[in-house]
Amino acid sequence: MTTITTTNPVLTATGVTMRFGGLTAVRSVDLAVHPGEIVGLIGPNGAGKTTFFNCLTGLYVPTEGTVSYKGSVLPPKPHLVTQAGVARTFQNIRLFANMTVLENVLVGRHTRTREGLWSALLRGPGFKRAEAASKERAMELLEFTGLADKADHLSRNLPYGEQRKLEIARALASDPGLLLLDEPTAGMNPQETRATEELVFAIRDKGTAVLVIEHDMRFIFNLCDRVAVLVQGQKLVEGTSDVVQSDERVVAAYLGTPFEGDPGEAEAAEVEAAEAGAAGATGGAGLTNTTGATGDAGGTTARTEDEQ
Ligand SMILES: Nc1ncnc2c1ncn2[C@@H]1O[C@H](COP(=O)(O)OP(=O)(O)OP(=O)(O)O)[C@@H](O)[C@H]1O
Repeated sequence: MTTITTTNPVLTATGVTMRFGGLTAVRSVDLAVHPGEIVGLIGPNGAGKTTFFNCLTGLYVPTEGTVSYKGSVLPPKPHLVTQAGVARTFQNIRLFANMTVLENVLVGRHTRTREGLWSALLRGPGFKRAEAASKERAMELLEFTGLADKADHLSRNLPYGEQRKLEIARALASDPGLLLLDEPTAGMNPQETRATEELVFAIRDKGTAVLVIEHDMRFIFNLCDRVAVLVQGQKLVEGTSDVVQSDERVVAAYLGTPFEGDPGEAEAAEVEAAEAGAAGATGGAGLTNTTGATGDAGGTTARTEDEQ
């Protein structure tokens, strides 16, 4: 479903440049994300996608350029960016392994709780009310992401695909208006990837715009209203999935040969085969991810969890 809107953007990145010594990892990138949009950011390995995310979320202070959320320039401090309404997940899973699933989500909630240190230490009525409200919200998010029955499990005991879901639940706990996902399906099998696609649609439908980095081109082209392509730190092309897939420069720099037919067809067949219990369809204990793009451009070949 395409839901491109003409409203003011939630995110506006203008002329974002990031240099590391002599290396310009991101060069003068402009990007806007509007309410109700799912926007993809793709490009070969080392193109600058994660560096750009880090500039958006205050982990890096861009060498040049500005990043605004709903019209206000974001301070380059991650906790202030989260507080403003921008949440993210990371390429490598960053959960608190020895905390429960619920506790991990509660950690993500802390930017939305106002109770101070003394209130927390004295455990007064205000603190208890806030704690109960946070817990209720965290449980709602676990229901939403399908993890409610695992609330008391240690996060390290979750299967890989559920750990990735938990990261998303934790990011959603800060009630973001914009969610940034860095390779959310890396290492997933086709069923997990399909479930993640549904989850991202549901997040968008609940009112959170999404900007997503991914090497799985089927996932990107199924999901995104708009896709921006970074190559060597610069935005090469931006447009709908159809426009991007057929752009000769993108094909040459990243995609290899273009898709034939509907990019969802092959994936749907894989999922059906796996669900029918076809031998080998979930290969590698569910940790491999045969991505959609043809050609070998930029990490589009199979990856394993160890590589994340
Ligand atoms: N902190 C840093 N210091 C120096 N160079 C860096 C730093 N972070 C990233 N780079 C370099 O910036 C370039 C862009 O890297 P980045 O990780 O942003 O690419 P990417 O598009 O996210 O790649 P991938 O798809 O492999 O995750 C690379 O050449 C990388 O080595």
